[in-house]
Order: sequence, then C-alpha cells, then structure tokens
Amino acid sequence: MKEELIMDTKERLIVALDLAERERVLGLVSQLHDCCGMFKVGLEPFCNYGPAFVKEIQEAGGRVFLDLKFHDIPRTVAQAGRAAARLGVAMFNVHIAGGREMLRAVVEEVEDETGGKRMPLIIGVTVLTSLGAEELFNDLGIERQPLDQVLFWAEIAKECGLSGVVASPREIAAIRERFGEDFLIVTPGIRPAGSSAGDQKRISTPGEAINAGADYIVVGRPILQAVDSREAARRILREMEESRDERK
Ligand SMILES: O=C(O)c1cc(=O)[nH]c(=O)n1[C@@H]1O[C@H](COP(=O)(O)O)[C@@H](O)[C@H]1O
Repeated sequence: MKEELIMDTKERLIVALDLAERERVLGLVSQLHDCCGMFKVGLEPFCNYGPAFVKEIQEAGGRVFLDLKFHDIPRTVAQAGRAAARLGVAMFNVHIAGGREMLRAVVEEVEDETGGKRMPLIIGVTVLTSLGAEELFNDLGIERQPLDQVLFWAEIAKECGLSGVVASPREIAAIRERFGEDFLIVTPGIRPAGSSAGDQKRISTPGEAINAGADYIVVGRPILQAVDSREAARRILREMEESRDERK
C-alpha cells in the first residue's frame, strides 16, 4: 500500500542532475528513475554534454525538465523554445523578467511546433531562491519584498499563458491562494532537516513545501551528495507522502 502511494507521489519529485561527470549522471538516472517523475538537466550538464545527453536520459526512461532559464529577446527565446519542444522535453523554463512579449512569443512558437499536442510545460522563473530581499534591492534594484515580486511576476506569467512558475517554498501558499489549483508551482530550495543550505536563501523541507501546495519539488545536492542517493530520494518521498496525507 505504502509502495503504491510512493509511486504516485514520485511524479512530483524532480531530481536536479547538477553534475559534470557523465557516467555518474547516467548511473544516477538508472538508480533513481523509479523514484522521481523527472530529471532536471540544467546549465552544467547541458553545457558539458549538450542536447544528445537529453536524448540519452530519455532513452534510459527519464522525463526531462530542461532548465536553461531562457532570457533574451522574444525571437531568440521563441526559437530556443521550439528547439526544446523538438527535443521532446516534458518541461522547460524561461525568466519572467524577459517581459510579456518574450513570454507570449515562446508560448506561441511552442504551440506552433507541437500543434498544441504534447506541449512541454513552460514554467516562468520568478525570484531565484538564492536571492533574499537584500540582494533583490542591492543587486537588482528591485524595491519590492521577494514575495511581492514573485506575485507580480506570477501574474504576468499567467496572463501570458505559461503553465506555472518556479518559486521558493516561502511563496507557495500565496501563489496558490491567488492563482488557484491549475497554475503549477515548481519549488527548488528544498532542504530536508539537517541538510546544509549552501547558496540557497529561501528554503524549506520537502514536507513543508508539499503542505504549502507545491506541485513539484526540485532537489539537487541533498540527493546527489548523499552517501546513498536512492535512499535519500526515498526518504524525501516518504516525507512528501506524509505531508500529502496531512493536506487532504
Ligand atoms: O529553475 C530552477 O530549477 C531553480 C530556480 C531557483 O530559483 N532556484 C534553484 O535552485 N533552481 C534550481 O534548482 C536546483 C536546486 O539544487 P539544490 O540547491 O542542489 O537542491 C538547482 O539546479 C538550481 O539551478
């Protein structure tokens, strides 16, 4: 029974493959493919191994979240989105800070590429989880508090037809309340009790994120750096499962 529940919850766990060693990454994919819903291929593995690597993960049975955080002029991002759709990724992301025209252009181009069928989820990055109020103001000149800025950008993402947003655990409840159940929330900055925060600032445990209403959680180092990565992933799944039970 518990095993069945875990299988359901596993779709919500995204493992970030932030590693440079190709064999290690492929080893993790085979070790973890039955305890997570997607593998996130971000800048590090993509710059090391390119699109062929995405294909290799897909051939090994993994669904891919392509995390390249597109942020450029509308045409460039739209064409990159088309290429991501052709790669067959399940999800990719763009910075909402690129503006409405960029966001609308990428949605349109991906719809055109896929004919609206089997479209990848397009997720908007709000305020990076490594930024706090101080950096937001001092480094980006943004006077709003992180929560207000996230809600401001989430509104734009929704208006432009994105599937949802990436936001830290601290903003999940407010996004859910304002934008409803159909707007996806993808949450990195996840740290099981006892893990070190590293460069992340706005963090929570897996259970807290699920309780607050996250659809997906993204976990990198707490799984990658564990002595037993599979056991670490399964422990996170158990915590997520317990929190879903509490939320019902
Ligand atoms: O878009 C992301 O996935 C992302 C957005 C964000 O605001 N913060 C953030 O940490 N991420 C990604 O989520 C992952 C978190 O990794 P860990 O901090 O190692 O669990 C990294 O791959 C980041 O690139």
